[in-house]
Amino acid sequence: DTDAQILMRFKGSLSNGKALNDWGSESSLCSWTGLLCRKNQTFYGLRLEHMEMGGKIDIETLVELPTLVSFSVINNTFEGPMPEFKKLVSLRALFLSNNKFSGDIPDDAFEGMRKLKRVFLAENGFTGPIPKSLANLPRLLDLDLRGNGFGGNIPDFQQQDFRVFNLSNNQLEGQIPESLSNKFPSSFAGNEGLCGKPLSSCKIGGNESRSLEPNLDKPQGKNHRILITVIIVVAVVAFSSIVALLFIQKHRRKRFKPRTLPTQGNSQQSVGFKESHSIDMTVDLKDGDGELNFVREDRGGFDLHELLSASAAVLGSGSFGSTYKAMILNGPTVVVKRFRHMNNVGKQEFSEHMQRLGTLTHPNLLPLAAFYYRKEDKFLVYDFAENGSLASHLHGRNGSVLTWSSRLKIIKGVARGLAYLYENFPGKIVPHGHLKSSNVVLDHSFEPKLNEYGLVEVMNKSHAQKFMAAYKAPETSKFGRPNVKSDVWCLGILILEVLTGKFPANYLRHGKGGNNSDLATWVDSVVREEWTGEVFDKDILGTRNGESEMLKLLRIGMFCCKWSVENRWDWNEAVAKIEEVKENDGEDDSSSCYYVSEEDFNSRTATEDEFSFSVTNG
Ligand SMILES: Nc1ncnc2c1ncn2[C@@H]1O[C@H](COP(=O)(O)OP(=O)(O)OP(=O)(O)O)[C@@H](O)[C@H]1O
Repeated sequence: DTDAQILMRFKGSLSNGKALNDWGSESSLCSWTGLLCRKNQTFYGLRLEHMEMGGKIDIETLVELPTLVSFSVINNTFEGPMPEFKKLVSLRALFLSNNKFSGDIPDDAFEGMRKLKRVFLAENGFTGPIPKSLANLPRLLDLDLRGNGFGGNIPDFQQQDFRVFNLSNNQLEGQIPESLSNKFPSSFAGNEGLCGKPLSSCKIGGNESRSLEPNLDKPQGKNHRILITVIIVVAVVAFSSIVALLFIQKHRRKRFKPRTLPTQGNSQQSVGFKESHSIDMTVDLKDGDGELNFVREDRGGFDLHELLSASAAVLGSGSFGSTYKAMILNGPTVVVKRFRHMNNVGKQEFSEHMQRLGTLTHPNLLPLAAFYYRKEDKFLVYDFAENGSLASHLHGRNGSVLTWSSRLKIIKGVARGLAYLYENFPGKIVPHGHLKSSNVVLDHSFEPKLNEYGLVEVMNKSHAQKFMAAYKAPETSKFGRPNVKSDVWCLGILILEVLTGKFPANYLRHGKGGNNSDLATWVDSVVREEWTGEVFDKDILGTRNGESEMLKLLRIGMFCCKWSVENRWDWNEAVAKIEEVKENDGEDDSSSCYYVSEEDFNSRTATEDEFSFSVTNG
């Protein structure tokens, strides 16, 4: 039989298979509902999820599909004992969660499934011990048995290094095996009889000893004392090893230590990684909208399941939601940014907008790879940038120092990326809309990439007004909306931030009756009243032969931050001037500092002609 005939036979044993009505209508299997195909159109899996389907899972028929490696019937109404999946020896992923399967699973149920990596049996009615054959699967990475009635002791999973692991809400008991003591306590929650690391220690002696391994005899008298001594010695050794391990880990991960940026309004922005188990997103797949939509051809190779169960680290929580770094097994490392404030936009409009963003390609734009849409919850998937954000380098305490030359390279890249956006979105008021240092990320060679561009249109207006960078330009408080030069304002603030090392949010305007200040006003006042040297970040201040070019860039920043929109430069003027800035002024002067005459620095009111100011050596 052909694969098509075999699949039709398989369908015949299902009840309520209405969702599969299109099976058999098309000659290409890959267009049938629920069939997973590779790029070369070879069939590799069945994903029959949320279809209110039941009946028999006919394993004898599935055996005839040699290319089947992934099988999912998540969220259906299948019941009875677990079918004999071990006959599908090539299976790599098995998803049976959220059904009504029940009964004990034989100990050898997974025997011989040497390729099996992912087992999801959560939220069923399985009982009895966890089958020992699971612990013998050499490649098992994900195991989710939560929400069943599994009982007895947990087998020793010595061969596995789990990525997803969850045994919560069962009836397991006894000591947690040492091999699992490094898991999160939440993986074992809701099993009253369990004890040992990472839960509370097991009580010994008296009636409490029931929480130890049940077959551990209770010795009396002398034997008892010997046993207690042995346990204490083992515990002390184990404790010291764990402390030593933690100490080593702490030092190895020093650079991933969470950091906190200065506050912006009431919100804290964190930089650096916090450890996490998997992406904490409650994606309700019942909607049928559970598709990950790729927006460019050169990205892909993973699906929503793989993304959500990838091992993940929280990068931070911005004004729109959390951002995760996700390391997909046998796939790329990506960044998932969740947006909670795009409720007013319909699916069609949203998809079209994302497809449009997906066509943008420039070395200084972070490519959008995919999006996920549900009415009240959306997320975007971007490439991961190895060197984190510009903000973390400027303000984090990770000890990194950006030289003048790398800062200039970054500003030039930002300007080019912004120019590309202005050119490709000619009708848009603010082509970027959220340009700020945490939205400039740096790749492996510190090439800057703009992030979170082109999102103003799909954002709720009230949220945009409150949080998006373009709305912080002065014209917004006057006219209630940004102007075509508002992105230039953001570019100017970014330039001043890069040169001064100061965090702009600490210099925010406070509107009516407030102190009416911003970073540009501060720079202006320092330059006017004091001494230019004070304005630059101390890490670049002494740069040999760079000061006059640094001053040039400072001046450009000030022109981009003109309060009056008429006096503010256009994006193309700003970009052209930035391109002219050199790393080095070419003069071989050994002095480490330059002073600029005060009148050169009337920049808030200066005209463009005054741009070529003189630099006098101290
Ligand atoms: N693609 C990426 N590669 C590496 N780091 C990233 C990437 N995207 C975001 N980050 C970093 O993750 C952290 C959290 O980002 P997030 O976008 O949630 O917050 P934010 O940029 O501070 O605020 P906002 O939500 O207003 O944009 C920031 O330090 C950001 O620079």
